[in-house]
Amino acid sequence: MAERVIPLVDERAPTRPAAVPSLLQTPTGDLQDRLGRSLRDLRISITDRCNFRCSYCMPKEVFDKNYRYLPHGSLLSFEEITRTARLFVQHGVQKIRLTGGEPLLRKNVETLVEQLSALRTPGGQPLDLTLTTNGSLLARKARALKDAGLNRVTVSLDGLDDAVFRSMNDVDFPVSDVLAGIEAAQAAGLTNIKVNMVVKRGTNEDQILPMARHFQGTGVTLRFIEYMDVGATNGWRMDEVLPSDEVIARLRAELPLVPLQASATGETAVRWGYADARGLHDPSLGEVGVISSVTHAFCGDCNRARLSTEGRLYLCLFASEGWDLRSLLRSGASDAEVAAALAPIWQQRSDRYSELRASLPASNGTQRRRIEMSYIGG
Ligand SMILES: Nc1nc2c(ncn2[C@@H]2O[C@H](COP(=O)(O)OP(=O)(O)OP(=O)(O)O)[C@@H](O)[C@H]2O)c(=O)[nH]1
Ligand SMILES: C[S@@+](CC[C@H](N)C(=O)[O-])C[C@H]1O[C@@H](n2cnc3c(N)ncnc32)[C@H](O)[C@@H]1O
Ligand code: SF4
Ligand code: SF4
Repeated sequence: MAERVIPLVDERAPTRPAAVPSLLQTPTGDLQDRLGRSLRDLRISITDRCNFRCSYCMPKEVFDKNYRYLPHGSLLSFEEITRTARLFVQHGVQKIRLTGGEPLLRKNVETLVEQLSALRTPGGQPLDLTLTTNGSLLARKARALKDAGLNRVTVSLDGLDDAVFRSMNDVDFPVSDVLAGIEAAQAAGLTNIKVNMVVKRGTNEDQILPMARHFQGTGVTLRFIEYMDVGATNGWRMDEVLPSDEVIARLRAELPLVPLQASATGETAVRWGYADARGLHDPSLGEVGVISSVTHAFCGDCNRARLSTEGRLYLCLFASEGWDLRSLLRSGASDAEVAAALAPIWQQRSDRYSELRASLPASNGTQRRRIEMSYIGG
């Protein structure tokens, strides 16, 4: 039976602060870590379960019927998630993404969306509330999610060819159902829809151009993600990474693209716009993006914190240790105490794994504990 990698609580993390430290007197709003990066984005994994078995994330051989998922009681409740999110918002978070595992598998997920959509920044602004999904349940749920207050959605889709897609999700799920989910999201009025495609050399690289052509001019932004060495189960190899520069070169050989400015600090994707005959970006044709965590790390302005399904706080996708917020939440600590405990965690942060990857010793599975993406949230 595969053993779940459960990180230990970082011993520096208080389960309950002995006294509310002076940080409470620090105005909330803009926390900076040791590299001067603000806290803006909270990604919340709401389930470690999934109905797909993408080989780069939850390979079938490991995530089989004997795999021990988290028991229900260890998951943060919707109230705990919303409370934690509210305190993060007080500390500067402006964007919340629900993820997993497959977030639409969590029962009554729209109730959580409703609770989170009621949160406001200290300046009174609504949050950028979004969700990443494999799309399998989206056709059924898009309307309820929109009605609950979801702003936008990102759908993962690794190819248009049915055989390629079925083999990548490894549960024989048809591409037509995911496309129907995307259409349902558009019809429900979700805006700024994005499609994320993980590119694996030798597996779905022939899907790059068909995917680009399919989504060009539809209002859906397609992003190509480099296959990452996240977790310990996907058997990652550098020779299966197709560098984003190559993706862009292949696209530009067929479709006119011009570079676009970043639209926000800390953005993961580098943006390219489809050009018109004059070589200028034609907004009606839309854009594509590349997320190059392996070949062009973007840790420099990384503003993302991650809350795992059972309430551990991670400061990097590749962190090996998390902070046990659930115990703190369940200890009877007041909001002020929890908020005061969060601040120094972010302020002490110096993670920048992707930037350091090249200089780290090659992973042989023993040097570094690695957390699975389905647990920490993608
Ligand atoms: N290395 C690394 N990869 C990340 C990070 N955040 C996201 N990714 C990768 O980028 C993919 C896309 O993430 P998204 O959540 O769609 O990106 P985003 O920029 O937060 O989303 P938008 O706000 O919609 O642009 C993820 O599935 C990961 O593979 C990060 O902090 N570090
Ligand atoms: C872990 S999934 C969770 C949400 C949902 N199940 C989905 O697939 O959209 C979030 C994102 O992580 C990406 N991902 C998972 N493993 C990855 C890897 N090894 N390298 C790059 N991206 C990965 C997926 O493609 C997906 O877009
Ligand atoms: S990438 Fe998403 S859909 Fe694929 S196995 Fe991971 S959690 Fe499931
Ligand atoms: S590797 Fe860590 S620090 Fe770098 S961008 Fe990703 S989450 Fe942020």
